[in-house]
Amino acid sequence: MFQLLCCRASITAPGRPLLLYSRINKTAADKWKLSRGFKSPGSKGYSSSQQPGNTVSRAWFFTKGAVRQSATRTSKPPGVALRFILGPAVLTVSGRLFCHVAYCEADENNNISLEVDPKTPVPDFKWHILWEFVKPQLLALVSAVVLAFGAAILNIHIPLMLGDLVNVVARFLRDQSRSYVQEIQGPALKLLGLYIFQGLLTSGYIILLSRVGERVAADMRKTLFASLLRQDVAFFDANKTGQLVNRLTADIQEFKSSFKLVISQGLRSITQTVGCFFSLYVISPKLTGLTVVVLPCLVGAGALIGSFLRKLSRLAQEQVAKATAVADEALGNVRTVKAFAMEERELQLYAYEVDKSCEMNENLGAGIAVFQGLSNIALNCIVLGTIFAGGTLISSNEMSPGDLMSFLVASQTVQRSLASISILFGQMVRGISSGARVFEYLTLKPTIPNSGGGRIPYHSLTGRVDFMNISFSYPTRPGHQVLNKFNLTLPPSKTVAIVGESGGGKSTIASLLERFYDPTNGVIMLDGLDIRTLDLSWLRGQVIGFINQEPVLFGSSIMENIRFGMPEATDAEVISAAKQANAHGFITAFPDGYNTFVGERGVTLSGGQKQRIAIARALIKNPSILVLDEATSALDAESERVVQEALDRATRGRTVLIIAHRLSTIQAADLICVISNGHIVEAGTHLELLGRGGLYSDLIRRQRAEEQK
Ligand SMILES: Nc1ncnc2c1ncn2[C@@H]1O[C@H](COP(=O)(O)OP(=O)(O)OP(=O)(O)O)[C@@H](O)[C@H]1O
Repeated sequence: MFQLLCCRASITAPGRPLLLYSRINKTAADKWKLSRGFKSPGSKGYSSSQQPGNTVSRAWFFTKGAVRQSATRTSKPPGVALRFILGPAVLTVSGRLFCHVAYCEADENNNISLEVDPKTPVPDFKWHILWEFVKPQLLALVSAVVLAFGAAILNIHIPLMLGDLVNVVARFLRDQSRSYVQEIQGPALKLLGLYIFQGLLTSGYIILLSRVGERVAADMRKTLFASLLRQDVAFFDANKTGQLVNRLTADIQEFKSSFKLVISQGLRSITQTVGCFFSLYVISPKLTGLTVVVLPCLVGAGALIGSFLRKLSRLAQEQVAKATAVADEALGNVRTVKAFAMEERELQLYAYEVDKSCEMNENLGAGIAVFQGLSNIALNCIVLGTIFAGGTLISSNEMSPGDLMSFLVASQTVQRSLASISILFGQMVRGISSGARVFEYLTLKPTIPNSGGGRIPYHSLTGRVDFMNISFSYPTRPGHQVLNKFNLTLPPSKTVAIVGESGGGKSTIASLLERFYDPTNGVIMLDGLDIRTLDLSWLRGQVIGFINQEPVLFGSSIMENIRFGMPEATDAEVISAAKQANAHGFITAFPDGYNTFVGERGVTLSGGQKQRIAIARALIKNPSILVLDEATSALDAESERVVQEALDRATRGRTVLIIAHRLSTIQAADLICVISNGHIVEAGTHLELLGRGGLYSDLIRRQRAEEQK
């Protein structure tokens, strides 16, 4: 771990959400931002970094406002150290992820230290990965670039040809002996042809580029989604789903827009700026000299105001996203909101965020209006100034009226191109940082590979499982040992139940058997084979059936949900599994039968119905081993009875591991093991354990007492 120590930063609102803003002083990168929390006016502070080899040695930190609700403040008596834990916050430099922040702490002198997790790599923009996505689209991309370049070159000719046209008109006014139409038609038709050709080239490159952009983005989305699905469960413990989804959507969208814009506009703007400047110089070196002085100042001022407005716009967008997140959370958990009668509070929260976003957008609108007004004045003044100076040159015969026309149009083209280059630069930085965030997960290798190379035994399995000397800590909590030299054998076709205190590690045992995690020490054997050597898709897909306390169904039909256990199953197999799971009766009672839509996460079904569909889903693959993680503990007595009946049928002839909370459901198990402090302290049948009068009898006594309360 390295630390960034920020000195003399003061916290203006202790106890309220905290946001650190910082700006690097006199260094290449210009901004740091701790992107977490809300903003409110705060104070400034000076800081220095103590990371060895850090390229940044000095930074300004601005503390603003307050720590999100998810951040925990562990102590804050007055005058004593304040400690804010920000969780997985990130520090970004110039919009790019710099590092992940483990926590942030402030002492009584308001010195703040950020602890940065060095294990989380700072993503880099990897050009070779981009190349892999661009390669299949290379022909279209090169064609688009050629067309865009052609369109830009034609654009440079337009001012000159307009000038020719004006000169023809001026000549006609001086000498009307020839027909006007004869005089004008040649240059006019040439210009019309140029307009049409340029229009065709422009449409062509936009079509090609948008095809390239869309295909690159679609490939990235598919590859990123595949990469995320490949990651092990520990990865999802450490990363928030929302952030992952954001990379799939917003980051790829941002990258795609930047990619298209930078290639099309960038190329066009640079070509046009250079070409038109050359034309300006050829037309009138004197007027060009004047333009060279005035134009960059105006474009510079415009870029400055533009960047301020973009910042305002980004903040306003973030605020809209915050308001959306409040609504999203409330609507997603609408049952809980209603159950606690919190509609009014949610409405207030939403209204607060919406009002803030409204205010910000109003400010942004006013800023844009002022900016547009000022730019109109400036642009018109440039035109006026050019005509004034050009008129003087015309009167002294140094320039023709057509040249003045060409000059005006070419200088406007230069203005537009310069302005778009300044916007493009910001867009490029944003695109690169979005791309880097996407690429970070594309190359991530899971510690437990999903498939590839693992063995699939030829012989049919007996279903014997041995946990041998297992020690385990969760990767996100390495200091907390959940299992400690744990040993257990699940004999073939027998039912073993594990009981113990809440948090004792019962579900962890099931997770290890499913290989959601690998033990820190020890080995799990299936029929004498180390499960780490077996093909994981085969192990999870065909050998182990898993039913847990809160079955999660997908928002599709009952048929599809059961078939999730074995995608190639026929309708008859689905129905047979449903019958075994005691589910056929209630399913056929629905008007749409097996085609009944279960709603998001199965909300339209009762707990017992969901559980029976989950049992059918597990049974359809005919697993040798069945893991039941408190499968009936969330049900009422009647539902429990039907589900238990289904389970009794389902467990026949299989090796079964039951993780039990309610001890009444496991009395018939062949073996009951009591787990405490990460290993088994008692094992035997129900009667044997009762006779021993140890921990199991204690648990039974306590549970009975609780039930009688
Ligand atoms: N994904 C995780 N990351 C970090 N720690 C975890 C994770 N899941 C569980 N734990 C911790 O591991 C310990 C064992 O949890 P486990 O869920 O195995 O207990 P349990 O015996 O099944 O509890 P219960 O009966 O309450 O379900 C607990 O201290 C828990 O906080």
